[in-house]
Amino acid sequence: MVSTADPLSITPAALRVRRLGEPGIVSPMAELLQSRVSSPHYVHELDRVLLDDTVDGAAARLCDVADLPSLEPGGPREYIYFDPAATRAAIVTCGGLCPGLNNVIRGLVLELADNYGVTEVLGFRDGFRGLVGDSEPVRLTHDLVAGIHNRGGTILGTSRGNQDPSRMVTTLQHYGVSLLFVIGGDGTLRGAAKIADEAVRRGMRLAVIGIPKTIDNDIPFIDQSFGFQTAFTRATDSIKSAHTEASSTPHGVGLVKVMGRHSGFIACYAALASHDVDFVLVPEMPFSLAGESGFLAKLRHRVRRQGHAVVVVAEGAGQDLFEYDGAVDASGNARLADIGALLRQRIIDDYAATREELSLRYVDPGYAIRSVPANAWDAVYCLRLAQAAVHAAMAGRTAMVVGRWHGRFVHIPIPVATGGRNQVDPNGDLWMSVLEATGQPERLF
Ligand SMILES: Nc1ncnc2c1ncn2[C@@H]1O[C@H](COP(=O)(O)OP(=O)(O)OP(=O)(O)O)[C@@H](O)[C@H]1O
Ligand SMILES: O=P(O)(O)OC[C@H]1O[C@](O)(CO)[C@@H](O)[C@@H]1O
Repeated sequence: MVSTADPLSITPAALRVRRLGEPGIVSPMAELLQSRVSSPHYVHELDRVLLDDTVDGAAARLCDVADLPSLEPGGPREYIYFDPAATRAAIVTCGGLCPGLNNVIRGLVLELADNYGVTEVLGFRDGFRGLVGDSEPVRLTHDLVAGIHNRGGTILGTSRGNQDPSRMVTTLQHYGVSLLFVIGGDGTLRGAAKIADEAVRRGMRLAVIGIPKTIDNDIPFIDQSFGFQTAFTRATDSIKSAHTEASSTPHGVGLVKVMGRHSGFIACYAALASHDVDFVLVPEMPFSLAGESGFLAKLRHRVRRQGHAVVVVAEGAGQDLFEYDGAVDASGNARLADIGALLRQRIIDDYAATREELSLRYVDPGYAIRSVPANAWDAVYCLRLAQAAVHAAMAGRTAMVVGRWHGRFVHIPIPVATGGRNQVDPNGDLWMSVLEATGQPERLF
Protein backbone atom coordinates (compact mmCIF):
# COMPACT_ATOMS: atom_id res chain seq x y z
CA MET A 1 0.00 0.00 0.00
CA VAL A 2 1.41 3.36 -0.92
CA SER A 3 0.62 6.38 1.18
CA THR A 4 1.31 9.66 -0.54
CA ALA A 5 1.59 11.19 2.94
CA ASP A 6 5.08 9.92 3.64
CA PRO A 7 5.44 9.26 7.41
CA LEU A 8 9.14 10.08 7.24
CA SER A 9 8.47 13.54 5.87
CA ILE A 10 6.08 14.40 8.70
CA THR A 11 7.72 16.07 11.67
CA PRO A 12 6.82 15.03 15.24
CA ALA A 13 5.41 18.51 15.75
CA ALA A 14 2.96 18.01 12.90
CA LEU A 15 1.89 14.72 14.45
CA ARG A 16 1.09 16.24 17.82
CA VAL A 17 -2.61 16.00 18.48
CA ARG A 18 -4.31 19.19 19.54
CA ARG A 19 -5.66 19.25 23.10
CA LEU A 20 -8.25 21.56 24.51
CA GLY A 21 -6.61 21.93 27.90
CA GLU A 22 -5.11 20.10 30.82
CA PRO A 23 -6.93 16.98 31.94
CA GLY A 24 -8.61 17.41 35.29
CA ILE A 25 -11.46 15.01 36.02
CA VAL A 26 -10.78 11.41 36.99
CA SER A 27 -12.29 9.26 34.27
CA PRO A 28 -15.33 7.17 35.15
CA MET A 29 -13.25 4.41 33.57
CA ALA A 30 -10.31 4.90 35.95
CA GLU A 31 -11.19 1.90 38.10
CA LEU A 32 -11.48 -0.29 35.04
CA LEU A 33 -8.22 1.11 33.73
CA GLN A 34 -6.34 0.51 36.96
CA SER A 35 -7.57 -3.05 37.26
CA ARG A 36 -6.49 -3.72 33.68
CA VAL A 37 -3.02 -2.33 34.25
CA SER A 38 -2.28 -5.19 36.61
CA SER A 39 -3.12 -7.66 33.88
CA PRO A 40 -0.05 -8.51 31.80
CA HIS A 41 -2.13 -8.42 28.62
CA TYR A 42 -2.97 -4.77 29.02
CA VAL A 43 0.15 -3.34 30.59
CA HIS A 44 1.94 -2.57 27.36
CA GLU A 45 -0.93 -0.77 25.70
CA LEU A 46 -2.05 1.07 28.81
CA ASP A 47 1.47 2.04 29.77
CA ARG A 48 1.55 4.09 26.66
CA VAL A 49 -1.88 5.52 27.22
CA LEU A 50 -1.36 6.44 30.87
CA LEU A 51 2.09 7.75 30.12
CA ASP A 52 0.58 9.99 27.53
CA ASP A 53 -1.28 11.99 30.11
CA THR A 54 1.69 12.45 32.36
CA VAL A 55 4.53 13.14 29.97
CA ASP A 56 4.78 16.44 28.20
CA GLY A 57 4.99 16.17 24.43
CA ALA A 58 4.25 12.48 24.66
CA ALA A 59 3.18 12.20 21.05
CA ALA A 60 6.74 12.65 19.90
CA ARG A 61 8.30 10.38 22.54
CA LEU A 62 5.94 7.45 22.45
CA CYS A 63 7.35 6.19 19.22
CA ASP A 64 9.64 3.36 20.20
CA VAL A 65 8.95 1.19 17.19
CA ALA A 66 11.15 2.14 14.27
CA ASP A 67 8.62 1.81 11.47
CA LEU A 68 5.78 3.61 13.21
CA PRO A 69 5.36 7.32 12.92
CA SER A 70 4.96 9.03 16.27
CA LEU A 71 1.22 8.92 16.38
CA GLU A 72 -0.43 9.25 19.78
CA PRO A 73 -1.99 5.93 20.84
CA GLY A 74 -5.74 5.72 21.16
CA GLY A 75 -7.57 4.39 24.20
CA PRO A 76 -9.06 5.54 27.51
CA ARG A 77 -7.26 8.13 29.62
CA GLU A 78 -7.03 8.21 33.39
CA TYR A 79 -8.15 11.82 33.39
CA ILE A 80 -10.77 13.40 31.18
CA TYR A 81 -11.32 16.98 30.16
CA PHE A 82 -15.11 17.16 29.97
CA ASP A 83 -17.49 16.73 32.88
CA PRO A 84 -19.91 14.04 31.66
CA ALA A 85 -22.87 15.53 33.53
CA ALA A 86 -22.43 18.84 31.72
CA THR A 87 -21.53 17.50 28.30
CA ARG A 88 -23.64 17.29 25.16
CA ALA A 89 -22.36 15.38 22.13
CA ALA A 90 -23.38 15.49 18.48
CA ILE A 91 -22.92 13.15 15.53
CA VAL A 92 -23.04 13.84 11.79
CA THR A 93 -22.47 11.55 8.79
CA CYS A 94 -21.29 13.03 5.46
CA GLY A 95 -20.27 11.98 1.92
CA GLY A 96 -21.17 8.69 0.23
CA LEU A 97 -22.61 5.70 2.04
CA CYS A 98 -20.36 3.04 3.50
CA PRO A 99 -21.19 -0.19 5.34
CA GLY A 100 -20.89 0.35 9.09
CA LEU A 101 -22.09 3.95 9.45
CA ASN A 102 -24.94 2.89 11.73
CA ASN A 103 -22.58 0.69 13.74
CA VAL A 104 -20.36 3.71 14.42
CA ILE A 105 -23.36 5.86 15.40
CA ARG A 106 -24.62 3.21 17.81
CA GLY A 107 -21.13 2.58 19.18
CA LEU A 108 -20.68 6.28 19.93
CA VAL A 109 -24.06 6.63 21.64
CA LEU A 110 -23.59 3.57 23.84
CA GLU A 111 -19.97 4.31 24.76
CA LEU A 112 -20.87 7.89 25.69
CA ALA A 113 -23.87 6.88 27.77
CA ASP A 114 -22.82 3.60 29.32
CA ASN A 115 -19.14 4.20 30.05
CA TYR A 116 -18.96 7.98 30.50
CA GLY A 117 -22.47 8.96 31.56
CA VAL A 118 -22.98 11.38 28.65
CA THR A 119 -26.65 10.84 27.85
CA GLU A 120 -27.25 13.97 25.77
CA VAL A 121 -26.36 12.95 22.23
CA LEU A 122 -27.79 14.77 19.22
CA GLY A 123 -27.83 13.50 15.65
CA PHE A 124 -27.70 16.19 12.97
CA ARG A 125 -29.44 15.10 9.78
CA ASP A 126 -28.21 14.98 6.19
CA GLY A 127 -24.54 15.67 6.72
CA PHE A 128 -23.15 19.17 7.18
CA ARG A 129 -26.38 20.49 5.69
CA GLY A 130 -28.06 19.58 8.99
CA LEU A 131 -25.70 21.99 10.76
CA VAL A 132 -26.84 24.98 8.73
CA GLY A 133 -30.45 24.13 7.95
CA ASP A 134 -33.71 24.49 9.78
CA SER A 135 -34.21 20.81 10.63
CA GLU A 136 -34.06 19.99 14.33
CA PRO A 137 -31.45 17.43 15.39
CA VAL A 138 -32.73 14.11 16.69
CA ARG A 139 -31.94 12.98 20.26
CA LEU A 140 -30.04 9.70 20.01
CA THR A 141 -31.18 7.43 22.82
CA HIS A 142 -30.62 3.75 23.57
CA ASP A 143 -34.05 3.01 22.11
CA LEU A 144 -33.42 4.99 18.95
CA VAL A 145 -30.17 3.22 18.15
CA ALA A 146 -31.40 -0.27 19.07
CA GLY A 147 -30.87 -2.61 16.13
CA ILE A 148 -29.53 0.03 13.74
CA HIS A 149 -26.21 -1.79 13.48
CA ASN A 150 -27.97 -4.47 11.48
CA ARG A 151 -28.96 -1.99 8.78
CA GLY A 152 -27.04 -0.45 5.89
CA GLY A 153 -26.97 3.30 5.19
CA THR A 154 -27.09 5.89 7.95
CA ILE A 155 -30.09 6.67 10.12
CA LEU A 156 -28.94 10.30 10.13
CA GLY A 157 -28.82 10.69 6.36
CA THR A 158 -25.88 12.16 4.48
CA SER A 159 -25.14 14.73 1.79
CA ARG A 160 -22.45 16.38 -0.30
CA GLY A 161 -22.04 20.13 -0.77
CA ASN A 162 -20.05 22.85 0.96
CA GLN A 163 -21.39 24.60 4.04
CA ASP A 164 -20.15 27.66 5.89
CA PRO A 165 -18.05 26.59 8.93
CA SER A 166 -19.06 29.72 10.81
CA ARG A 167 -22.77 28.91 10.49
CA MET A 168 -22.12 25.31 11.50
CA VAL A 169 -20.28 26.39 14.66
CA THR A 170 -23.05 28.84 15.48
CA THR A 171 -25.52 25.94 15.35
CA LEU A 172 -23.31 23.82 17.60
CA GLN A 173 -23.01 26.72 20.01
CA HIS A 174 -26.78 27.19 19.95
CA TYR A 175 -27.31 23.57 20.99
CA GLY A 176 -24.54 23.65 23.60
CA VAL A 177 -22.52 20.91 21.92
CA SER A 178 -19.03 20.22 23.30
CA LEU A 179 -18.18 16.98 21.49
CA LEU A 180 -18.69 16.67 17.74
CA PHE A 181 -18.20 13.32 16.04
CA VAL A 182 -17.88 13.66 12.27
CA ILE A 183 -18.08 10.47 10.22
CA GLY A 184 -16.92 10.93 6.63
CA GLY A 185 -14.20 10.83 3.99
CA ASP A 186 -11.37 13.24 3.22
CA GLY A 187 -13.72 16.07 2.24
CA THR A 188 -15.66 15.66 5.45
CA LEU A 189 -12.47 15.67 7.49
CA ARG A 190 -11.37 18.93 5.85
CA GLY A 191 -14.75 20.36 6.80
CA ALA A 192 -14.28 19.06 10.36
CA ALA A 193 -10.89 20.80 10.59
CA LYS A 194 -12.54 24.09 9.60
CA ILE A 195 -15.18 23.62 12.29
CA ALA A 196 -12.46 22.92 14.87
CA ASP A 197 -10.52 26.03 13.79
CA GLU A 198 -13.59 28.23 13.96
CA ALA A 199 -14.40 26.90 17.45
CA VAL A 200 -10.87 27.71 18.62
CA ARG A 201 -11.18 31.21 17.10
CA ARG A 202 -14.34 31.75 19.15
CA GLY A 203 -12.76 30.37 22.31
CA MET A 204 -15.35 27.59 22.36
CA ARG A 205 -14.58 24.31 24.17
CA LEU A 206 -15.44 21.96 21.31
CA ALA A 207 -13.75 18.61 20.67
CA VAL A 208 -14.04 17.68 16.99
CA ILE A 209 -13.21 14.02 16.33
CA GLY A 210 -13.33 12.43 12.89
CA ILE A 211 -14.12 8.81 12.24
CA PRO A 212 -12.70 8.20 8.77
CA LYS A 213 -15.10 6.59 6.31
CA THR A 214 -14.21 5.45 2.82
CA ILE A 215 -15.07 2.23 1.05
CA ASP A 216 -12.22 3.11 -1.32
CA ASN A 217 -9.76 2.49 1.58
CA ASP A 218 -7.80 5.55 0.49
CA ILE A 219 -7.21 7.48 3.74
CA PRO A 220 -3.56 7.36 4.88
CA PHE A 221 -2.44 6.08 8.30
CA ILE A 222 -5.35 3.64 8.41
CA ASP A 223 -4.55 -0.06 7.92
CA GLN A 224 -7.98 -0.65 6.44
CA SER A 225 -11.02 1.60 6.52
CA PHE A 226 -14.32 0.42 7.99
CA GLY A 227 -16.78 -0.96 5.46
CA PHE A 228 -14.04 -1.80 2.97
CA GLN A 229 -14.09 -5.50 3.77
CA THR A 230 -17.88 -5.66 3.51
CA ALA A 231 -17.82 -3.72 0.22
CA PHE A 232 -15.26 -5.88 -1.53
CA THR A 233 -16.99 -9.03 -0.29
CA ARG A 234 -20.20 -7.80 -1.93
CA ALA A 235 -18.25 -6.94 -5.10
CA THR A 236 -16.91 -10.51 -5.11
CA ASP A 237 -20.49 -11.78 -5.53
CA SER A 238 -20.86 -9.71 -8.71
CA ILE A 239 -17.56 -11.03 -10.06
CA LYS A 240 -18.72 -14.59 -9.40
CA SER A 241 -21.91 -13.89 -11.38
CA ALA A 242 -19.92 -12.36 -14.24
CA HIS A 243 -17.60 -15.37 -14.25
CA THR A 244 -20.52 -17.81 -14.29
CA GLU A 245 -22.11 -15.94 -17.20
CA ALA A 246 -18.87 -15.62 -19.16
CA SER A 247 -17.78 -19.23 -18.67
CA SER A 248 -21.21 -20.56 -19.59
CA THR A 249 -21.34 -19.04 -23.09
CA PRO A 250 -18.93 -19.36 -26.04
CA HIS A 251 -16.47 -16.47 -26.24
CA GLY A 252 -17.86 -15.03 -23.04
CA VAL A 253 -16.49 -11.84 -21.51
CA GLY A 254 -17.63 -10.71 -18.06
CA LEU A 255 -16.94 -7.04 -17.38
CA VAL A 256 -17.45 -5.76 -13.83
CA LYS A 257 -17.12 -2.11 -12.78
CA VAL A 258 -16.54 -1.46 -9.09
CA MET A 259 -16.10 1.74 -7.07
CA GLY A 260 -12.71 3.27 -6.47
CA ARG A 261 -12.24 6.86 -7.50
CA HIS A 262 -8.46 7.20 -7.03
CA SER A 263 -7.52 3.86 -5.50
CA GLY A 264 -8.12 0.37 -6.82
CA PHE A 265 -8.24 -1.57 -3.55
CA ILE A 266 -11.81 -2.83 -4.01
CA ALA A 267 -10.97 -4.06 -7.51
CA CYS A 268 -7.78 -5.80 -6.33
CA TYR A 269 -9.22 -7.46 -3.22
CA ALA A 270 -12.47 -8.53 -4.91
CA ALA A 271 -10.50 -9.97 -7.82
CA LEU A 272 -8.19 -11.87 -5.48
CA ALA A 273 -11.11 -13.14 -3.38
CA SER A 274 -12.94 -14.52 -6.41
CA HIS A 275 -9.70 -15.80 -8.00
CA ASP A 276 -11.43 -16.07 -11.37
CA VAL A 277 -10.38 -12.74 -12.87
CA ASP A 278 -8.16 -12.25 -15.90
CA PHE A 279 -7.63 -8.49 -15.90
CA VAL A 280 -7.78 -5.89 -13.14
CA LEU A 281 -7.73 -2.25 -14.24
CA VAL A 282 -7.10 0.33 -11.50
CA PRO A 283 -6.53 4.11 -11.40
CA GLU A 284 -2.92 3.64 -10.29
CA MET A 285 -1.92 1.69 -13.42
CA PRO A 286 -2.54 3.46 -16.75
CA PHE A 287 -3.25 1.25 -19.77
CA SER A 288 -3.90 1.66 -23.47
CA LEU A 289 -6.73 0.07 -25.42
CA ALA A 290 -5.16 -0.26 -28.85
CA GLY A 291 -1.94 -1.93 -30.04
CA GLU A 292 -0.64 -5.48 -29.78
CA SER A 293 0.22 -5.04 -26.10
CA GLY A 294 -2.84 -2.99 -25.29
CA PHE A 295 -5.81 -4.21 -23.29
CA LEU A 296 -8.12 -5.14 -26.22
CA ALA A 297 -5.59 -7.36 -27.97
CA LYS A 298 -4.62 -9.07 -24.73
CA LEU A 299 -8.27 -9.67 -23.88
CA ARG A 300 -8.98 -11.26 -27.27
CA HIS A 301 -5.90 -13.40 -26.84
CA ARG A 302 -7.08 -14.61 -23.42
CA VAL A 303 -10.59 -15.42 -24.66
CA ARG A 304 -9.18 -17.39 -27.58
CA ARG A 305 -6.92 -19.38 -25.27
CA GLN A 306 -9.32 -19.91 -22.41
CA GLY A 307 -12.78 -19.65 -23.99
CA HIS A 308 -13.82 -16.79 -21.74
CA ALA A 309 -12.39 -13.94 -19.63
CA VAL A 310 -13.38 -11.77 -16.69
CA VAL A 311 -12.33 -8.11 -16.39
CA VAL A 312 -12.67 -6.01 -13.24
CA VAL A 313 -12.33 -2.27 -13.67
CA ALA A 314 -12.30 0.37 -10.93
CA GLU A 315 -14.37 3.42 -11.81
CA GLY A 316 -11.36 5.74 -11.64
CA ALA A 317 -9.24 3.63 -14.02
CA GLY A 318 -8.37 4.83 -17.51
CA GLN A 319 -9.56 8.39 -16.95
CA ASP A 320 -6.72 9.62 -19.17
CA LEU A 321 -8.56 7.97 -22.09
CA PHE A 322 -11.18 10.74 -21.79
CA GLU A 323 -11.05 14.47 -22.12
CA TYR A 324 -12.11 15.90 -18.77
CA ASP A 325 -15.18 18.10 -19.21
CA GLY A 326 -14.72 19.96 -15.92
CA ALA A 327 -17.89 18.56 -14.32
CA VAL A 328 -17.87 18.35 -10.51
CA ASP A 329 -20.30 17.08 -7.88
CA ALA A 330 -21.86 19.21 -5.14
CA SER A 331 -18.70 18.93 -3.03
CA GLY A 332 -16.39 19.88 -5.90
CA ASN A 333 -15.12 16.35 -6.60
CA ALA A 334 -14.42 15.74 -10.30
CA ARG A 335 -17.17 13.71 -11.95
CA LEU A 336 -15.59 10.64 -13.46
CA ALA A 337 -16.13 9.58 -17.06
CA ASP A 338 -17.83 6.19 -17.33
CA ILE A 339 -14.97 3.77 -17.94
CA GLY A 340 -17.34 0.78 -17.75
CA ALA A 341 -19.48 2.03 -20.63
CA LEU A 342 -16.39 2.95 -22.67
CA LEU A 343 -14.76 -0.46 -22.21
CA ARG A 344 -18.00 -2.26 -22.98
CA GLN A 345 -18.37 -0.39 -26.28
CA ARG A 346 -14.70 -0.65 -27.24
CA ILE A 347 -14.69 -4.42 -26.63
CA ILE A 348 -17.82 -4.80 -28.80
CA ASP A 349 -16.29 -2.63 -31.57
CA ASP A 350 -12.99 -4.50 -31.40
CA TYR A 351 -14.65 -7.89 -31.77
CA ALA A 352 -16.81 -6.55 -34.61
CA ALA A 353 -13.67 -5.32 -36.39
CA THR A 354 -11.95 -8.69 -36.09
CA ARG A 355 -15.23 -10.53 -36.93
CA GLU A 356 -14.86 -12.77 -33.91
CA GLU A 357 -17.77 -14.03 -31.87
CA LEU A 358 -18.38 -12.29 -28.53
CA SER A 359 -20.84 -12.72 -25.71
CA LEU A 360 -20.34 -9.76 -23.38
CA ARG A 361 -22.00 -9.43 -19.98
CA TYR A 362 -21.57 -6.14 -18.16
CA VAL A 363 -22.20 -5.97 -14.40
CA ASP A 364 -22.09 -2.75 -12.36
CA PRO A 365 -22.70 -3.52 -8.67
CA GLY A 366 -22.11 0.20 -7.96
CA TYR A 367 -24.25 1.31 -5.05
CA ALA A 368 -25.10 -2.27 -4.07
CA ILE A 369 -21.65 -2.73 -2.59
CA ARG A 370 -21.83 0.22 -0.23
CA SER A 371 -25.44 0.18 0.95
CA VAL A 372 -25.29 -3.18 2.71
CA PRO A 373 -24.94 -3.73 6.49
CA ALA A 374 -21.42 -4.22 7.83
CA ASN A 375 -20.12 -7.77 8.02
CA ALA A 376 -18.95 -9.15 11.37
CA TRP A 377 -15.35 -7.96 10.96
CA ASP A 378 -16.37 -4.43 10.05
CA ALA A 379 -18.95 -4.43 12.86
CA VAL A 380 -16.21 -5.12 15.39
CA TYR A 381 -13.96 -2.50 13.84
CA CYS A 382 -16.71 0.15 13.78
CA LEU A 383 -17.47 -0.40 17.45
CA ARG A 384 -13.81 -0.15 18.41
CA LEU A 385 -13.37 3.01 16.35
CA ALA A 386 -16.39 4.51 18.09
CA GLN A 387 -14.94 3.62 21.50
CA ALA A 388 -11.57 5.14 20.57
CA ALA A 389 -13.31 8.29 19.29
CA VAL A 390 -15.21 8.75 22.57
CA HIS A 391 -12.05 8.22 24.66
CA ALA A 392 -10.26 10.87 22.58
CA ALA A 393 -13.11 13.37 22.75
CA MET A 394 -13.65 12.99 26.49
CA ALA A 395 -9.92 13.50 27.06
CA GLY A 396 -10.16 16.84 25.24
CA ARG A 397 -8.50 15.95 21.96
CA THR A 398 -9.67 17.84 18.88
CA ALA A 399 -9.12 18.23 15.12
CA MET A 400 -8.02 14.61 14.89
CA VAL A 401 -9.27 11.31 13.56
CA VAL A 402 -9.11 7.86 15.09
CA GLY A 403 -7.74 4.99 13.07
CA ARG A 404 -5.98 1.67 13.33
CA TRP A 405 -2.44 1.92 11.99
CA HIS A 406 0.01 -0.99 12.09
CA GLY A 407 -2.42 -2.83 14.35
CA ARG A 408 -2.83 -0.08 16.99
CA PHE A 409 -5.54 2.48 17.50
CA VAL A 410 -3.99 5.92 17.09
CA HIS A 411 -4.88 9.60 17.03
CA ILE A 412 -4.14 11.17 13.67
CA PRO A 413 -4.18 14.96 13.29
CA ILE A 414 -6.64 15.83 10.51
CA PRO A 415 -4.06 17.57 8.27
CA VAL A 416 -1.99 14.37 8.36
CA ALA A 417 -4.99 12.18 7.47
CA THR A 418 -5.99 14.48 4.62
CA GLY A 419 -2.46 15.26 3.46
CA GLY A 420 -2.17 12.24 1.18
CA ARG A 421 -3.91 9.19 -0.16
CA ASN A 422 -3.48 5.43 0.12
CA GLN A 423 -3.06 3.88 -3.28
CA VAL A 424 -2.17 0.49 -4.65
CA ASP A 425 1.61 0.44 -4.98
CA PRO A 426 2.63 -0.69 -8.50
CA ASN A 427 5.77 -2.15 -6.92
CA GLY A 428 4.06 -3.55 -3.84
CA ASP A 429 3.05 -7.06 -2.87
CA LEU A 430 -0.71 -6.49 -3.36
CA TRP A 431 -0.29 -5.64 -7.03
CA MET A 432 2.21 -8.50 -7.36
CA SER A 433 -0.47 -10.87 -6.02
CA VAL A 434 -2.95 -9.50 -8.55
CA LEU A 435 -0.49 -10.08 -11.41
CA GLU A 436 0.18 -13.61 -10.14
CA ALA A 437 -3.50 -14.44 -9.74
CA THR A 438 -4.69 -12.99 -13.05
CA GLY A 439 -1.70 -13.70 -15.25
CA GLN A 440 -2.23 -10.29 -16.86
CA PRO A 441 0.87 -8.58 -18.26
CA GLU A 442 2.61 -6.12 -15.97
CA ARG A 443 1.99 -3.38 -18.51
CA LEU A 444 -0.95 -3.10 -20.89
CA PHE A 445 0.64 -0.70 -23.37
N1 LIG B 1 -12.12 21.39 1.56
C1 LIG B 1 -13.27 21.34 2.23
N2 LIG B 1 -13.53 22.25 3.19
C2 LIG B 1 -14.68 22.20 3.89
N3 LIG B 1 -15.65 21.28 3.70
C3 LIG B 1 -15.46 20.36 2.75
C4 LIG B 1 -14.27 20.34 1.97
N4 LIG B 1 -14.35 19.30 1.10
C5 LIG B 1 -15.55 18.72 1.34
N5 LIG B 1 -16.20 19.34 2.33
C6 LIG B 1 -17.52 18.99 2.86
O1 LIG B 1 -17.54 17.66 3.36
C7 LIG B 1 -18.75 16.99 3.00
C8 LIG B 1 -18.42 15.68 2.34
O2 LIG B 1 -17.44 15.88 1.31
P1 LIG B 1 -17.37 14.92 0.04
O3 LIG B 1 -18.67 14.95 -0.67
O4 LIG B 1 -16.15 15.29 -0.71
O5 LIG B 1 -17.29 13.46 0.64
P2 LIG B 1 -16.15 12.74 1.46
O6 LIG B 1 -16.22 13.13 2.87
O7 LIG B 1 -14.83 12.96 0.77
O8 LIG B 1 -16.63 11.24 1.35
P3 LIG B 1 -16.57 10.26 0.09
O9 LIG B 1 -15.38 9.39 0.34
O10 LIG B 1 -17.82 9.52 0.16
O11 LIG B 1 -16.43 11.07 -1.16
C9 LIG B 1 -19.52 17.92 2.09
O12 LIG B 1 -20.60 18.44 2.79
C10 LIG B 1 -18.53 19.00 1.74
O13 LIG B 1 -19.13 20.24 1.74
O1 LIG C 1 -22.47 8.68 -6.36
P1 LIG C 1 -21.89 9.34 -5.18
O2 LIG C 1 -22.73 9.26 -3.96
O3 LIG C 1 -21.45 10.73 -5.46
O4 LIG C 1 -20.58 8.53 -4.75
C1 LIG C 1 -19.67 7.95 -5.60
C2 LIG C 1 -18.30 7.95 -5.00
O5 LIG C 1 -18.33 7.65 -3.63
C3 LIG C 1 -17.39 6.63 -3.34
O6 LIG C 1 -18.09 5.44 -3.18
C4 LIG C 1 -16.63 6.90 -2.05
O7 LIG C 1 -15.86 8.01 -2.14
C5 LIG C 1 -16.47 6.58 -4.57
O8 LIG C 1 -15.91 5.31 -4.80
C6 LIG C 1 -17.40 6.99 -5.64
O9 LIG C 1 -16.74 7.63 -6.71
